[in-house]
Amino acid sequence: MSALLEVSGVSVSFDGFRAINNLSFSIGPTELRAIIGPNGAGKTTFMDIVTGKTRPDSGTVTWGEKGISLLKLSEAEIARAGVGRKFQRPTVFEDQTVAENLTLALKSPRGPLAALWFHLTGAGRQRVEELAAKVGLTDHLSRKAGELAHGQKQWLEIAMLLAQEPKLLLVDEPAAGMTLAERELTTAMLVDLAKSHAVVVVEHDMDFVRRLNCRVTVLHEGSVLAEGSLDHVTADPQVIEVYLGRG
Ligand SMILES: Nc1ncnc2c1ncn2[C@@H]1O[C@H](COP(=O)(O)OP(=O)(O)OP(=O)(O)O)[C@@H](O)[C@H]1O
Repeated sequence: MSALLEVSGVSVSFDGFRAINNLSFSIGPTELRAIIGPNGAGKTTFMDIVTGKTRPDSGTVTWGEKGISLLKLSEAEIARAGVGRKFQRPTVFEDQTVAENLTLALKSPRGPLAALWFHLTGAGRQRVEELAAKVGLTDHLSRKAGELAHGQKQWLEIAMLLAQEPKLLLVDEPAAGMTLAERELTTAMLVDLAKSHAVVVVEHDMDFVRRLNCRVTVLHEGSVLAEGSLDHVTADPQVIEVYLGRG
Protein backbone atom coordinates (compact mmCIF):
# COMPACT_ATOMS: atom_id res chain seq x y z
CA MET A 1 0.00 0.00 0.00
CA SER A 2 1.62 3.28 -1.05
CA ALA A 3 1.41 6.18 1.37
CA LEU A 4 -1.23 8.90 1.20
CA LEU A 5 0.89 11.25 3.30
CA GLU A 6 4.65 11.04 3.51
CA VAL A 7 6.55 13.33 5.84
CA SER A 8 10.28 12.96 5.42
CA GLY A 9 13.18 14.49 7.34
CA VAL A 10 11.13 17.48 8.49
CA SER A 11 12.56 19.98 10.98
CA VAL A 12 11.29 23.29 12.29
CA SER A 13 12.72 25.61 14.91
CA PHE A 14 11.07 28.43 16.82
CA ASP A 15 13.58 31.02 18.05
CA GLY A 16 16.38 28.46 17.87
CA PHE A 17 14.35 25.72 19.63
CA ARG A 18 13.87 22.60 17.49
CA ALA A 19 10.20 21.70 17.94
CA ILE A 20 10.31 19.12 15.11
CA ASN A 21 13.59 17.35 14.55
CA ASN A 22 14.17 15.32 11.39
CA LEU A 23 10.68 13.82 11.63
CA SER A 24 9.57 11.12 9.22
CA PHE A 25 6.04 9.75 9.23
CA SER A 26 3.79 8.13 6.67
CA ILE A 27 0.22 6.94 6.56
CA GLY A 28 -1.69 4.85 4.04
CA PRO A 29 -4.99 5.81 2.40
CA THR A 30 -7.13 3.73 4.76
CA GLU A 31 -5.35 3.54 8.05
CA LEU A 32 -5.99 4.51 11.65
CA ARG A 33 -2.99 5.86 13.54
CA ALA A 34 -2.68 7.20 17.07
CA ILE A 35 0.01 9.72 17.96
CA ILE A 36 1.00 9.93 21.59
CA GLY A 37 3.83 11.67 23.41
CA PRO A 38 4.58 13.96 26.33
CA ASN A 39 3.63 17.65 26.40
CA GLY A 40 5.77 19.61 23.99
CA ALA A 41 6.70 16.50 21.93
CA GLY A 42 5.63 18.27 18.73
CA LYS A 43 2.21 16.70 18.08
CA THR A 44 0.42 19.99 17.42
CA THR A 45 3.34 21.34 15.40
CA PHE A 46 3.25 18.17 13.28
CA MET A 47 -0.43 18.81 12.46
CA ASP A 48 0.34 22.49 11.83
CA ILE A 49 2.94 21.46 9.26
CA VAL A 50 0.68 18.98 7.47
CA THR A 51 -2.14 21.55 7.25
CA GLY A 52 0.17 24.32 6.04
CA LYS A 53 -0.14 26.52 9.14
CA THR A 54 3.56 26.15 9.93
CA ARG A 55 6.24 25.88 7.24
CA PRO A 56 9.16 23.58 8.08
CA ASP A 57 12.76 24.74 7.73
CA SER A 58 13.70 21.52 5.92
CA GLY A 59 12.30 18.20 4.75
CA THR A 60 9.47 17.16 2.45
CA VAL A 61 5.74 16.55 2.86
CA THR A 62 4.21 14.72 -0.09
CA TRP A 63 0.61 13.81 -0.76
CA GLY A 64 -1.32 11.33 -2.85
CA GLU A 65 -0.44 9.05 -5.72
CA LYS A 66 1.19 11.87 -7.65
CA GLY A 67 3.36 12.78 -4.67
CA ILE A 68 2.54 16.48 -4.78
CA SER A 69 4.35 18.68 -2.26
CA LEU A 70 2.03 20.10 0.38
CA LEU A 71 4.75 22.61 1.21
CA LYS A 72 3.94 24.47 -2.01
CA LEU A 73 0.23 24.77 -1.20
CA SER A 74 -1.68 27.29 0.92
CA GLU A 75 -3.76 26.14 3.92
CA ALA A 76 -6.94 26.43 1.82
CA GLU A 77 -5.41 24.43 -1.05
CA ILE A 78 -4.29 21.70 1.38
CA ALA A 79 -7.82 21.49 2.79
CA ARG A 80 -9.21 21.26 -0.76
CA ALA A 81 -6.67 18.55 -1.59
CA GLY A 82 -8.30 16.46 1.15
CA VAL A 83 -6.70 17.17 4.53
CA GLY A 84 -9.31 17.80 7.24
CA ARG A 85 -8.45 18.85 10.78
CA LYS A 86 -10.59 18.57 13.87
CA PHE A 87 -9.44 20.79 16.72
CA GLN A 88 -9.96 19.80 20.33
CA ARG A 89 -12.75 22.31 21.01
CA PRO A 90 -15.86 21.95 18.90
CA THR A 91 -16.48 25.00 16.71
CA VAL A 92 -20.02 24.39 15.48
CA PHE A 93 -22.52 27.21 14.90
CA GLU A 94 -24.47 26.99 18.17
CA ASP A 95 -27.51 28.98 16.99
CA GLN A 96 -27.96 26.89 13.85
CA THR A 97 -29.57 23.46 13.74
CA VAL A 98 -27.59 20.31 13.15
CA ALA A 99 -28.99 20.16 9.59
CA GLU A 100 -28.04 23.81 8.96
CA ASN A 101 -24.52 23.26 10.28
CA LEU A 102 -24.10 20.29 7.96
CA THR A 103 -25.59 22.14 4.98
CA LEU A 104 -23.15 25.02 5.51
CA ALA A 105 -20.27 22.55 5.59
CA LEU A 106 -21.24 20.72 2.38
CA LYS A 107 -18.83 20.77 -0.48
CA SER A 108 -21.04 22.21 -3.21
CA PRO A 109 -20.36 21.17 -6.76
CA ARG A 110 -18.32 23.71 -8.70
CA GLY A 111 -20.11 26.09 -11.06
CA PRO A 112 -23.53 27.78 -10.71
CA LEU A 113 -25.49 25.25 -12.78
CA ALA A 114 -24.10 22.25 -10.94
CA ALA A 115 -24.77 23.97 -7.60
CA LEU A 116 -28.37 24.79 -8.62
CA TRP A 117 -28.93 21.19 -9.73
CA PHE A 118 -27.47 19.97 -6.41
CA HIS A 119 -30.04 22.02 -4.46
CA LEU A 120 -33.04 21.45 -6.74
CA THR A 121 -32.68 17.67 -6.79
CA GLY A 122 -32.40 17.43 -3.03
CA ALA A 123 -28.94 15.89 -3.32
CA GLY A 124 -27.76 18.28 -0.60
CA ARG A 125 -30.53 17.21 1.78
CA GLN A 126 -29.74 13.55 1.14
CA ARG A 127 -26.05 14.14 1.82
CA VAL A 128 -26.88 15.92 5.10
CA GLU A 129 -28.95 12.92 6.19
CA GLU A 130 -26.15 10.50 5.26
CA LEU A 131 -23.63 12.53 7.25
CA ALA A 132 -25.90 12.75 10.30
CA ALA A 133 -26.41 8.99 10.16
CA LYS A 134 -22.65 8.38 10.08
CA VAL A 135 -22.23 10.13 13.44
CA GLY A 136 -25.45 9.02 15.10
CA LEU A 137 -27.25 12.39 14.87
CA THR A 138 -30.18 11.38 12.66
CA ASP A 139 -32.68 12.08 15.44
CA HIS A 140 -31.16 15.47 16.20
CA LEU A 141 -31.18 17.14 12.76
CA SER A 142 -33.65 19.85 13.75
CA ARG A 143 -32.06 20.63 17.14
CA LYS A 144 -29.91 23.70 17.66
CA ALA A 145 -26.26 22.67 17.85
CA GLY A 146 -25.93 24.65 21.09
CA GLU A 147 -28.38 22.25 22.78
CA LEU A 148 -26.30 19.16 22.01
CA ALA A 149 -24.22 17.32 24.61
CA HIS A 150 -20.45 17.83 24.37
CA GLY A 151 -19.90 14.47 22.66
CA GLN A 152 -22.65 15.14 20.12
CA LYS A 153 -21.08 18.50 19.26
CA GLN A 154 -17.80 16.74 18.62
CA TRP A 155 -19.56 14.23 16.36
CA LEU A 156 -21.33 17.04 14.52
CA GLU A 157 -17.98 18.63 13.88
CA ILE A 158 -16.59 15.33 12.59
CA ALA A 159 -19.58 15.12 10.22
CA MET A 160 -18.91 18.72 9.11
CA LEU A 161 -15.35 17.71 8.30
CA LEU A 162 -16.63 14.69 6.37
CA ALA A 163 -18.91 17.02 4.41
CA GLN A 164 -15.74 18.38 2.81
CA GLU A 165 -14.89 14.85 1.62
CA PRO A 166 -11.38 14.69 3.09
CA LYS A 167 -9.01 11.79 2.44
CA LEU A 168 -7.09 12.36 5.67
CA LEU A 169 -8.59 13.37 9.00
CA LEU A 170 -6.38 14.81 11.72
CA VAL A 171 -8.24 14.57 15.02
CA ASP A 172 -6.92 16.31 18.12
CA GLU A 173 -7.77 14.74 21.51
CA PRO A 174 -11.30 13.58 20.67
CA ALA A 175 -11.83 11.90 24.05
CA ALA A 176 -11.22 15.04 26.12
CA GLY A 177 -14.28 15.94 28.18
CA MET A 178 -16.29 12.95 26.97
CA THR A 179 -18.19 10.47 29.12
CA LEU A 180 -17.15 6.83 28.90
CA ALA A 181 -20.19 6.02 26.73
CA GLU A 182 -19.33 8.90 24.38
CA ARG A 183 -15.73 7.74 24.17
CA GLU A 184 -16.81 4.24 23.22
CA LEU A 185 -19.06 5.58 20.46
CA THR A 186 -16.26 7.85 19.27
CA THR A 187 -13.85 4.91 19.10
CA ALA A 188 -16.30 2.95 16.96
CA MET A 189 -16.83 6.00 14.73
CA LEU A 190 -13.10 6.54 14.14
CA VAL A 191 -12.48 2.85 13.48
CA ASP A 192 -15.32 2.88 10.95
CA LEU A 193 -14.07 6.08 9.27
CA ALA A 194 -10.63 4.54 8.87
CA LYS A 195 -12.13 1.91 6.56
CA SER A 196 -12.47 4.61 3.91
CA HIS A 197 -10.12 7.40 5.09
CA ALA A 198 -6.73 7.88 6.66
CA VAL A 199 -7.33 8.93 10.27
CA VAL A 200 -4.65 10.31 12.59
CA VAL A 201 -5.70 10.72 16.21
CA VAL A 202 -3.62 12.66 18.73
CA GLU A 203 -4.65 11.46 22.17
CA HIS A 204 -3.34 11.30 25.74
CA ASP A 205 -6.00 8.92 27.05
CA MET A 206 -4.37 5.48 26.95
CA ASP A 207 -7.62 3.56 27.43
CA PHE A 208 -9.01 5.36 24.42
CA VAL A 209 -5.89 4.58 22.38
CA ARG A 210 -6.12 0.93 23.42
CA ARG A 211 -9.68 0.71 22.17
CA LEU A 212 -8.65 2.19 18.82
CA ASN A 213 -6.57 -0.96 18.43
CA CYS A 214 -4.27 0.59 15.84
CA ARG A 215 -0.63 1.35 15.12
CA VAL A 216 0.77 3.94 17.51
CA THR A 217 3.50 6.52 16.87
CA VAL A 218 5.25 7.94 19.93
CA LEU A 219 6.71 11.42 19.46
CA HIS A 220 9.40 12.84 21.71
CA GLU A 221 11.37 16.04 21.21
CA GLY A 222 10.05 16.38 17.69
CA SER A 223 11.04 12.90 16.44
CA VAL A 224 9.54 9.43 16.34
CA LEU A 225 10.69 7.62 19.48
CA ALA A 226 8.82 4.36 18.86
CA GLU A 227 6.18 2.95 16.55
CA GLY A 228 4.05 -0.20 16.55
CA SER A 229 1.18 -1.71 18.50
CA LEU A 230 0.28 -0.07 21.82
CA ASP A 231 1.66 -3.11 23.66
CA HIS A 232 4.91 -2.84 21.72
CA VAL A 233 5.46 0.88 22.36
CA THR A 234 4.38 0.81 25.99
CA ALA A 235 6.92 -1.94 26.69
CA ASP A 236 9.72 0.18 25.21
CA PRO A 237 12.03 1.35 28.04
CA GLN A 238 12.60 4.75 26.38
CA VAL A 239 8.86 5.35 26.08
CA ILE A 240 8.39 4.38 29.73
CA GLU A 241 11.15 6.75 30.71
CA VAL A 242 10.03 9.85 28.80
CA TYR A 243 6.27 9.42 28.80
CA LEU A 244 4.61 6.70 30.79
CA GLY A 245 6.85 6.78 33.83
CA ARG A 246 5.98 10.39 34.54
CA GLY A 247 2.33 9.86 35.31
N1 LIG B 1 4.75 29.16 17.47
C1 LIG B 1 5.61 28.73 18.37
N2 LIG B 1 6.58 29.53 18.86
C2 LIG B 1 7.48 29.08 19.76
N3 LIG B 1 7.50 27.82 20.25
C3 LIG B 1 6.56 26.98 19.81
C4 LIG B 1 5.57 27.38 18.86
N4 LIG B 1 4.77 26.31 18.62
C5 LIG B 1 5.24 25.29 19.38
N5 LIG B 1 6.31 25.70 20.09
C6 LIG B 1 7.11 24.86 20.99
O1 LIG B 1 7.39 23.67 20.31
C7 LIG B 1 7.31 22.54 21.17
C8 LIG B 1 6.33 21.53 20.61
O2 LIG B 1 5.02 22.02 20.83
P1 LIG B 1 3.68 21.27 20.41
O3 LIG B 1 2.55 22.17 20.78
O4 LIG B 1 3.78 20.83 19.00
O5 LIG B 1 3.72 20.00 21.37
P2 LIG B 1 2.56 18.95 21.69
O6 LIG B 1 3.16 17.61 21.55
O7 LIG B 1 1.37 19.25 20.84
O8 LIG B 1 2.23 19.24 23.21
P3 LIG B 1 0.83 19.10 24.03
O9 LIG B 1 0.64 17.64 24.30
O10 LIG B 1 1.12 19.87 25.27
O11 LIG B 1 -0.25 19.71 23.19
C9 LIG B 1 6.93 23.07 22.54
O12 LIG B 1 8.10 23.20 23.31
C10 LIG B 1 6.33 24.42 22.23
O13 LIG B 1 6.51 25.31 23.31
